[in-house]
Amino acid sequence: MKVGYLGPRGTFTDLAVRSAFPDLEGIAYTTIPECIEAVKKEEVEIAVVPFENALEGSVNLTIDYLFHEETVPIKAELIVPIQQHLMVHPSQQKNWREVEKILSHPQAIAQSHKFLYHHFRGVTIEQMTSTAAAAKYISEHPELKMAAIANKIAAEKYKLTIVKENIHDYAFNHTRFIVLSRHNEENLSIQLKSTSVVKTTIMVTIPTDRAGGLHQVLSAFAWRQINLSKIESRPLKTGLGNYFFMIDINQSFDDILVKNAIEEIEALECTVKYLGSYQTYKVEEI
Ligand SMILES: O=C(O)C(=O)C[C@]1(C(=O)O)C=C[C@@H](O)C=C1
Repeated sequence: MKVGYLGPRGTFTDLAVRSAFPDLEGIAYTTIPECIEAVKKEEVEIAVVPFENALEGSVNLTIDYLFHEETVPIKAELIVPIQQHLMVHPSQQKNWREVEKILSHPQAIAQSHKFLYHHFRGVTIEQMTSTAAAAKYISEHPELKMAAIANKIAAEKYKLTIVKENIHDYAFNHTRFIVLSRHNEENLSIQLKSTSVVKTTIMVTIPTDRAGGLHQVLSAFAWRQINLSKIESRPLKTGLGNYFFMIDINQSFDDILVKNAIEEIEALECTVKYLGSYQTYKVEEI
């Protein structure tokens, strides 16, 4: 089996893949849509993509691509601790405070906003396709006065020097990755201990101009005492004010009450896209 991930080697997604699937071949892609498409086209059996960060919130590209383009089933969730470090080429180590540009993935930049504001105000911040892509670029341009925000494995892999550790703005930093596959979860043999939490993710579209529509959807869960862990609106891309709602339910779809709640929502003429019911796993340290 092959696992597609946001590359190159040394991204946080790569670390998530290596923790969960140490024996499988990893295939690096440049963007999240390419990872999702790779499962669709059966180039890989599994793709791992970021879904939500504890500081910055949802990875909108993942949510939107799964809703608007390709609905590939979620088979598991991996929760990974995230530590962002500032790193430079060893030839720039002495003058790292004078760097003229800082490169990283938008999520990593957003997680380090306070640090960048206090220490590098006015310095150009450039978005890259991933944290490791930023580290790789720095390694290939020793003459440039630039730094990358990435993890310590990327620093080791691309032979960069970490000049400031843990620059993310709040200590409790984790990212939720989802495992996408058309295979059954048992056949994926995830090499991590599962937590006791099982989740079900759905995406709901409410008929236009239905007064109290969201209230009715939430009531279907509330009176059955079903715990939701997340609800978020995202644009339907059909005009301002039109949304779909992504809902995480902290219970299995096998639970008859969850099935009944979803049936009730459908009876209200809402459209429900079912993304999956899955085990959650925690990566202790990377
Ligand atoms: O750029 C990387 O290293 C990634 O794996 C992507 C990503 C993300 O999109 O959230 C993954 C985890 C971190 O939150 C920062 C970046």
